[in-house]
This record gives sequence, C-alpha cells and structure tokens, in this order.
Amino acid sequence: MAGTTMNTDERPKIEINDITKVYELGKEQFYALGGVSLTLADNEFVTVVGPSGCGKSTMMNILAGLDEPTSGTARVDGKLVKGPSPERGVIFQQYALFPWLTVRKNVEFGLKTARVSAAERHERAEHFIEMVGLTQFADALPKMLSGGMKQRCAIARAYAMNPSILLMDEPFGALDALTRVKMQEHLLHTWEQEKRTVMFITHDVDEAAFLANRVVVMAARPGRIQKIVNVDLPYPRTEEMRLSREFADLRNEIWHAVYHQSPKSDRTDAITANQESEKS
Ligand SMILES: Nc1ncnc2c1ncn2[C@@H]1O[C@H](COP(=O)(O)OP(=O)(O)OP(=O)(O)O)[C@@H](O)[C@H]1O
Repeated sequence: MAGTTMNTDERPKIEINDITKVYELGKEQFYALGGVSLTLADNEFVTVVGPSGCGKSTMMNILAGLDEPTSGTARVDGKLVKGPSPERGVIFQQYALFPWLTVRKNVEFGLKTARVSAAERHERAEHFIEMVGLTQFADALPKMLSGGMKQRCAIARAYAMNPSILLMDEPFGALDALTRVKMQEHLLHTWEQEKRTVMFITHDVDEAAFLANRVVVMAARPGRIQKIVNVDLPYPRTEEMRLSREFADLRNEIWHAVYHQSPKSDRTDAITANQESEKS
C-alpha cells in the first residue's frame, strides 16, 4: 500500500483510506485498486497520472459516489461518501452538455433542479459564464462552440453548483495541444479566483505538473500509488515556468515514475500465487 498525509494541522478535505476495488473475472480476482490511501487538503489541486488501467477513474468514481470500494473508505469533511452529492462536481472528457439548451441554460440547469430562485440562477450563471470567457456565447447552442468552449461551459456549470470539490476525469483529453494549454491556463485562473479542492486525472505529464500542488503517480496491477511529487512552483503558473529548468526536472521526475514502474507489488505476487495454485 502506498499513501501520504498532508503537512497540515487542519482536517483533510478528502481522505481515502486503504481502498481496494476487486473485480471477479471468472475464478480470478483482479485488483483495480490494491489498497490506496491519499489525503487532500482544502483547496488543494492534485493531479493523478499513470498508465492506462491503473485505477485512476475507479478511484475518482468512488470519491464521486458513483462506485463503491470493495474495502476501505472515502471521506469528505470526515463524512463517509455514500453516493453522489452536489458538493462534489464531476467533469468528464465528454462535455455532457444538453445540445438543445444554450450555454446559459446549460449552466443554469443544475441550479433549476436544485430549486435555486430564477434571479439567483441568472446571477450565478452570468458570473461563471463570464469567468470562463463565454459571455459573448451565452445564448449560443453547444453545436456552435469549439471543443474548448464546450469544456469551459461544462466547467462553468460545475462551478455554478458551488461544489466544494471538483473531480475532473481527463477533461481536456479530447482537445488539440494548443487549446489544451489554453484550457489549463483558464482552469488555473478560475481556480485561483474561486478555489475548490480539485482532483484532476490526466495522461499528460506536462499537464499534471503545470496544474498541481502535488502530482500523484499511480501504477497498475494492482492499482496503487507509486509516488507523490510536490510541485513547489508558485501560482500563477506561467509559460516561462513551463520552459524553466525546474519544470523540466519535475517533468523528468514524474515521467520516470510513470514509465519505469516495477511490474509487481507484494499484493500482485499474492494474487498471482493464488491463481497459480488454483490452476495446479
Ligand atoms: N466493471 C469492471 N469489470 C472488470 N474490470 C473493470 C471494470 N471497471 C474497470 N475495470 C478494470 O479496472 C482497471 C482500472 O480501470 P480504470 O478505468 O480505473 O483505469 P484508468 O487508470 O482510469 O484507465 P484509463 O487511463 O485507460 O482511463 C482496468 O484494468 C479496468 O479494465
């Protein structure tokens, strides 16, 4: 098991404690998560990076309340996560906007469901649409927006619900490289203004380092935390920082942790040993 604790006296915002997620595949057990522990402080921005299948989405879905762990616990503000909640906003790679609603109506949608008054809905939507730079497109339908703009609309919608946590699963994965960089800057700008505790999954090592206070590197089979890298660069992060020696060193450290992973841990050995004994 790998894990970490924050250097803070405050109670963590998020506590993931020795979570496993086991799938039965025929007679075999597959550990999508093999005992993961992690804490996030309030308003921390943590990115999670790792090879395909290492359990990043599984961990996030458990935190979102969309999936249950086989063992272990996920807590937010000390309370057990038992299902989805408006306090945890989730943003996926697919924009999930309603195509028949304008940007404004998409942003207001969740607020309407939560029975927020029309005046407040309008005010909140205006604020967050402006924050993501879509004021001129407030009355446009999603089909009139680029991929980056759609994702900005999804971010405005998530913020408008006023969640204390944002869970983002590869939100920029479908965007071209330049738009992606712009979106990273947009997101950080928004986060610096509004804060929130963010867990952000990505396959992109640069993106992971550029955004985060800490980068969690995961490994597969079983899904586990391989390493946690502190990013001691100040905010706001800039293009100059991206080109700095310090950033290059960070990128190398993360890259090395992602691509030079030990193939097995003790737990995998145990599973493999069980499988071998079942076969014989
Ligand atoms: N319902 C399921 N039944 C069996 N195995 C599953 C199920 N859901 C996920 N898995 C397996 O669990 C492992 C972790 O999946 P997960 O989607 O969390 O990985 P990931 O790190 O997010 O991958 P990617 O980066 O490709 O999205 C994978 O090997 C996947 O095949």
